[in-house]
Amino acid sequence: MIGILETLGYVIVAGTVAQMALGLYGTWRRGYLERRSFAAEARLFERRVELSLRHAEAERDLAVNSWSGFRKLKVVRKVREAEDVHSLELVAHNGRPLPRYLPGQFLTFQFRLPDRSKPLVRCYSLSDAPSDGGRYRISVKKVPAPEGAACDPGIVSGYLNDVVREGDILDVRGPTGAFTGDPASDQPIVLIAGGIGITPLLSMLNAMCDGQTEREIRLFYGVRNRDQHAFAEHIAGLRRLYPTLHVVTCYSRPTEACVLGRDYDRPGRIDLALLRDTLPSTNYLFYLCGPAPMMESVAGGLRDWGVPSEDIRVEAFGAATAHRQPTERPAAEAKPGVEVRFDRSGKTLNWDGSAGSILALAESNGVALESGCRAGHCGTCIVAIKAGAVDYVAEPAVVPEPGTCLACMAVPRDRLILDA
Ligand SMILES: NC(=O)C1=CN([C@@H]2O[C@H](COP(=O)(O)OP(=O)(O)OC[C@H]3O[C@@H](n4cnc5c(N)ncnc54)[C@H](OP(=O)(O)O)[C@@H]3O)[C@@H](O)[C@H]2O)C=CC1
Repeated sequence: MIGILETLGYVIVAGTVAQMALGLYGTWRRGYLERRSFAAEARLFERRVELSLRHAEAERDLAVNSWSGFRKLKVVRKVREAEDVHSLELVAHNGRPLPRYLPGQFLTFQFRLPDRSKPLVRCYSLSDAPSDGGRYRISVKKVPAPEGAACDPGIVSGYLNDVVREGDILDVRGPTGAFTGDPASDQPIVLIAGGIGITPLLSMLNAMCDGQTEREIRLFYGVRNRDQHAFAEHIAGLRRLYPTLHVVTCYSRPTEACVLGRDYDRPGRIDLALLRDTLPSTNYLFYLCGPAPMMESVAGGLRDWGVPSEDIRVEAFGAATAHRQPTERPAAEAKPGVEVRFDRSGKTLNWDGSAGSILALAESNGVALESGCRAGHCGTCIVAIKAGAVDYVAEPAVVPEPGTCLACMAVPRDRLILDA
């Protein structure tokens, strides 16, 4: 009997001790988890503050140290990234530091080519994260000029890919552009790139990864096939390093050499169905850069899906994209049948909406206007307005002074007289 009572006593004591131990463990574990989540939150907060500070520093640096007009930058490195795509790394020819820029911004170049009477102006996105060393990188795809094109696209991209070498000097305006994001935001972000449109998005991606971001980033990257898949290894490396980065690569024209699951994730183009399949919700900031039809259809689809327009940011490059930005008001909405007088040329033309912009109207009627990027970025086509007013088919990155307009993006609001 005593034996049974003794055993029972041991069992009760053991049970109490075990309960106390469990209780203590529970308290310790709760404290541990709280400390861990507090530490994680503190780390996240620190990173956000750091990213925010870097951004503010870059803005200050740009405001103080950027330059007006063209400055001489030297090509110090030229790297092949894919078929017909080369990256050029640039430093100041005089060895002085270059200001930091905001990821997503672009540079404006002026080229004096031997067989051209006039300089050609082009904009190219910076394709890497800003670095303290003040080295800039652009990545350019050689684009063939469409037949009968009035504006020579392809000439400069061909020149940069085929002719320019390390050691050459280029004329460059300071970084600019509003296709940038808030680096301290923790709102999940979707980057949608078509072909060489990856460049500004890669700059953002690299900057976020440099900042050790824990933000959810989803990159959708559409190219034709492995030969055109620029930065494939670099992005694969980031994908391995950053668990919050999710990448979906689409090949629209895979060749036999392309392996699904190794080189790419999906056959076909990026479309809304893919985005809806992949994204758990619409609660993202969307950044798009690529061929105009892609931006048009994807941005339109996103809006139909319920994404607010202010959460969809697009970057337009060149004549093909500038006039078809998805957020723009169609040019045809500006009243057709308006008279436009190019005063110095002595020509009065009728704008019926088909030309697309004042620059296009001028060019198709033999009025010589200076032009550059044709996307409202570089300011080369600024013309003084003598009478009348204009509207813009999309908000230009360069804001022209009152009394002037950017001919590449402007349409007449009413009867217009230009000093051109
Ligand atoms: N020259 C440069 O360095 C720069 C150029 N750009 C601009 O970027 C654009 C991209 O050029 P590039 O690399 O030649 O592009 P590509 O013609 O190679 O197209 C890239 C991918 O986008 C797909 N695509 C085309 N249309 C659609 C659509 N409607 N919806 C979904 N996907 C689509 C293509 O599919 P498919 O094979 O079926 O056509 C392809 O898979 C150009 O318009 C250019 O103006 C931007 C920055 C710099």
